[in-house]
Amino acid sequence: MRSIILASASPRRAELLRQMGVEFEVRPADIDETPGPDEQPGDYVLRLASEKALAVSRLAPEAIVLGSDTSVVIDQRILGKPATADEAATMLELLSARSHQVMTAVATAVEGFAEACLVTTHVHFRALRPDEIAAYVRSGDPMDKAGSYGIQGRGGIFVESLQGSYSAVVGLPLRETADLLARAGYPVWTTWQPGQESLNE
Ligand SMILES: Cc1cn([C@H]2C[C@H](O)[C@@H](COP(=O)(O)OP(=O)(O)OP(=O)(O)O)O2)c(=O)[nH]c1=O
Repeated sequence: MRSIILASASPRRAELLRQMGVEFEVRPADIDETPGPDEQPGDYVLRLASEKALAVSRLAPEAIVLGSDTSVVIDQRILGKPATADEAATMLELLSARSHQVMTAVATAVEGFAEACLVTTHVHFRALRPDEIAAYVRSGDPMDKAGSYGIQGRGGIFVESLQGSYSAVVGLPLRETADLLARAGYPVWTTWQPGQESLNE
């Protein structure tokens, strides 16, 4: 079978891929993440996931390369990772007591050809107190995360409800990633070994 490369610097994505029992190598992709003028949020994350996968596929055409991108979307506005603590606080104020979408795209690239899929999850935040926002921003957690929160960490206490894929919110939708890998000729379950280490062990 082909080898797997994760084109991502995100430790969450590596952890989720490890959870699936996949053996892989990490090679982050460095691409321009500027949205195009009038680019729709779904199109934007799909394009970025494919570009990340294709950038690394160029250097390793034989491998199956996985790329992914996550954005938080509210009122059709794309919220990426905050550049400053002030920006993180502003994003969290915007998300307070409202619903937003988390859009995650995942792509596989093999021999320079990419296939991608989009997963949209609806998340509702309870009202956030100003002192909570300040403390959360001070913790540093929001800084490397789309929308300035991480559901898998302290940010989980803000989430009232979620409809869709939890793993997609964290950064890599497990079900869709397994489907794409199978389509690329890597059905993950066929690689599982008794006693093989996985996250829950
Ligand atoms: C909403 C949300 C996002 N995130 C993270 C997932 C992604 O790592 C990050 C979104 O930024 P991305 O630009 O999608 O990814 P990245 O820059 O971290 O990594 P790479 O481009 O190399 O793959 O936000 C969480 O960890 N938890 C959450 O609840």
